[in-house]
Amino acid sequence: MNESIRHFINNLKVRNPGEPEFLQAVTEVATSIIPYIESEPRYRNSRILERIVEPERVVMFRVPWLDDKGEIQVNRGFRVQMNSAIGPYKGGLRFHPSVNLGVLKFLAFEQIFKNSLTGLPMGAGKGGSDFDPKGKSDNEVMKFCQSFMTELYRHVGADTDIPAGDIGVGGREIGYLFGQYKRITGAFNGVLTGKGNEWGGSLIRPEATGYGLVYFVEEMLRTREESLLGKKVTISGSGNVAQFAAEKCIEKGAKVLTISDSEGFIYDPAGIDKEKLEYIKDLKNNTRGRIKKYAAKYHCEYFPGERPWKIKCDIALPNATQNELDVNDARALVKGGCSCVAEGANMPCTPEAVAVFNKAQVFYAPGKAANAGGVAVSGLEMSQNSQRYSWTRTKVDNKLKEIMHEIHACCLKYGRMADGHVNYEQGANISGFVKVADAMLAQGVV
Ligand SMILES: NC(=O)C1=CN([C@@H]2O[C@H](COP(=O)(O)OP(=O)(O)OC[C@H]3O[C@@H](n4cnc5c(N)ncnc54)[C@H](OP(=O)(O)O)[C@@H]3O)[C@@H](O)[C@H]2O)C=CC1
Ligand SMILES: O=C(O)CCC(=O)C(=O)O
Repeated sequence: MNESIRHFINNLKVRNPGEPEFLQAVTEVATSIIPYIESEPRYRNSRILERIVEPERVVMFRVPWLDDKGEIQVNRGFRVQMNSAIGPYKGGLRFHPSVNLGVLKFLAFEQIFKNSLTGLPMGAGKGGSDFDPKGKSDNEVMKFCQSFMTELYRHVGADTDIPAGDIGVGGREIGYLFGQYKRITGAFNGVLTGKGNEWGGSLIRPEATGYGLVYFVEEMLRTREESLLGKKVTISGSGNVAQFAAEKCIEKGAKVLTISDSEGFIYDPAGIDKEKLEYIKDLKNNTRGRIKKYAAKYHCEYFPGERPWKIKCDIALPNATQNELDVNDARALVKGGCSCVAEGANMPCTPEAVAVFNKAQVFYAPGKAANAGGVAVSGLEMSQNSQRYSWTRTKVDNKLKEIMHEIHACCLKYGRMADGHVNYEQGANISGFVKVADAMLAQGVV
């Protein structure tokens, strides 16, 4: 680490105590950006990096609600409005007990680069609550969402800040949030994305993060004249991203061996096929059960309390949460012959794990590039809402493929190393940075 990077990170630590995920995300970006900034005095002199790590605004609020027993519950709500240089704040809402300000700042920071990479005019934000939808009735989730929006509505808007889903926030939650927004403001507009198709949503938005991830993997494989056909894939998570990543892998002729939730993973050596995937979708989206039920139904192994990275594979797709793949997992994957790791989740691989992949010259795609398809189609949902029009499934899917192709090209442009190896992390960071930094320069000291 050079002296400027060390100095920058030390300052950051002093200014952001108790926020390890935020420090981790910024350190990763700063390490590749600072040498670039040092060669571009206009960015250095205008202190773009020092500005970009400070949220433009953070809102924190009380969320009181009544549970089914009539008792009062109190949660904490947040919206981090990180950067609006290239468009209105845009990014998901996370409902999970682990949510705190540091986690949301890390996610909002990642969103700056990701949204820039999509090529669409979207700034960056992220929000959420420590509310846990797991184990709550539909009525309780609705009560919570209504209370959350009763404060959030003041801070969001179709042209200012457009939230969407993330962990714990899917179609059901977006519906309740939208209903309450409309009730308070009287406005039917594109204030949220991930809406239902009948009320302003875009076709392919639910699929977009998982599909986009697989399109990105295809782009990487193509540089080695390979395809997904016959490849063995391990996946973590069983939520929105994991389900549609699995669906696209199966469609492309790959064999999906694992899927997980926060309690453990299942290993199905025969492969998860379309019918088994439908079972998973029903289990997770409708009955909201645990993944171990899959093992009982399809007679395969279940590993309680473990993550799937010890299973031999060609491609690994971490699709659950941050820091779910550590250095030992990375070593096990490399030893097992894995040659491609692409992040469906945000920052699922620890920095030490990434170092192992880079050393072994395994393809490694950071989330800000590989999972950008979700927010990209959210951007397309905003365009359709502005036009008051709905595009066909094929049109949105083709646009998604085009965007993932372009993001891959940006990574090649800025990430090609002297030995020919592509460092996708560096490529994504620099490419995402340049557009935002130029916009900030043009807009003066704001
Ligand atoms: N939805 C989207 O469009 C996008 C999502 N992402 C990222 O993808 C990841 C998954 O999001 P999404 O699929 O939407 O979320 P979901 O809530 O739909 O699914 C999350 C999955 O991850 C598991 N999980 C959550 N927390 C943990 C944990 N601490 N340890 C182990 N497993 C965990 C959940 O298990 P359980 O049910 O047991 O909690 C569940 O299987 C997140 O990192 C998110 O930020 C990135 C881009 C866009
Ligand atoms: O669709 C969106 O606005 C946000 C998706 C998201 O939260 C993410 O990209 O991490």
